[in-house]
Amino acid sequence: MSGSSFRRIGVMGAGAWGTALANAAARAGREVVLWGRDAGAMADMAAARENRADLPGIALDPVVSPVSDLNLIADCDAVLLVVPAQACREALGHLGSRMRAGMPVISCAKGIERGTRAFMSDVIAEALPGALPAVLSGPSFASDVAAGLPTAVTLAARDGALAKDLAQALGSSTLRLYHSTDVRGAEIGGAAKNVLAIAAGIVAGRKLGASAAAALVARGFAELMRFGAAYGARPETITGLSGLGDLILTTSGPQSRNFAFGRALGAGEAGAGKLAEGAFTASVLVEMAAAKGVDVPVSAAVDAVLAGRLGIDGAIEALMARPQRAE
Ligand SMILES: NC(=O)C1=CN([C@@H]2O[C@H](COP(=O)(O)OP(=O)(O)OC[C@H]3O[C@@H](n4cnc5c(N)ncnc54)[C@H](OP(=O)(O)O)[C@@H]3O)[C@@H](O)[C@H]2O)C=CC1
Ligand SMILES: O=C(CO)COP(=O)(O)O
Repeated sequence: MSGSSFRRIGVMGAGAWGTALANAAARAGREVVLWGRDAGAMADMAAARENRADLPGIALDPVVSPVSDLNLIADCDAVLLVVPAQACREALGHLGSRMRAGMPVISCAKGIERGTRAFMSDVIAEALPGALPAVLSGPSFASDVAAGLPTAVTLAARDGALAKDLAQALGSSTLRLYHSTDVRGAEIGGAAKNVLAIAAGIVAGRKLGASAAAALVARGFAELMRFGAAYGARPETITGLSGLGDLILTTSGPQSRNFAFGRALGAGEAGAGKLAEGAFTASVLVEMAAAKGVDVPVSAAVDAVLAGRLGIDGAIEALMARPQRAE
């Protein structure tokens, strides 16, 4: 299949990222079906030609069709899966037997499933055994992509030709996709950086200073490298867009919802109530690191704070009091 064979793209999940990717796929010349589970909200979106709740002020491209009928997704040539990580299995379950074998299903969610410790490509393989799992991940805020600002991300599939074709089908003059066969590496970066972005937000909210913020990013990246190596990621993926690239983006400021969530925690304020995937991933990532004997002190501190085992000041003290070691 060449890039142009993916004539019709289905997007499952009509939140901020799903809507932005629908517009991006339209810009790449595809027909797009944007599916959301709330029939009323999808009818409103179709009438207003805008996702007023999640991406206000951005017009839906004319070729994007907002729908609430999953049969219309099953008819597509490839599907972007853009619901929160903990909801992916359930959402795919509804697609189930309607889907044809050999359909590429591209995870755009950034997280690890709690309980099962499954990465998103494994969730796709388990929920839809006939599908071809792929991953799209990298530094890309929905509002930037939707506004057509220049963005570059990674698209990984086990079959290199498929990754290349999908990258060609979805890429445009404003969204550049690098193809890769390192599915695991691409999904690890996106999941782990969210936990580290919460830590960066806590540092900002607690006003610990720019030096602490830089140390956090560098030591956070060291633990991302260790975790990635233990779970089979290639080093060049972790140092690429979906690893270091996304870590830099989301530890830089409150445009990241994970950073904003952490900053509110650090400042002792209530959060904005938006999705912060790192809050769901922290505990399972720490469990998985422990299972492989990998040291992830920053993520462990975030998990301990979120679970109420440590206060923020206690977590900072514990990080600073760790035994001295070689860098
Ligand atoms: N926003 C961004 O900039 C980026 C986000 N991502 C990732 O994309 C994923 C989605 O994020 P985003 O779109 O921003 O989140 P939003 O909170 O904006 O939207 C999530 C959407 O998923 C829907 N949803 C939730 N649970 C289910 C379910 N069980 N079945 C069907 N639909 C469901 C919600 O529907 P409802 O409103 O009915 O609850 C909502 O439309 C996350 O993993 C995030 O990390 C990745 C890159 C960039
Ligand atoms: O993953 C993202 C950008 O690459 C979005 O980050 P947040 O979910 O923290 O806003």
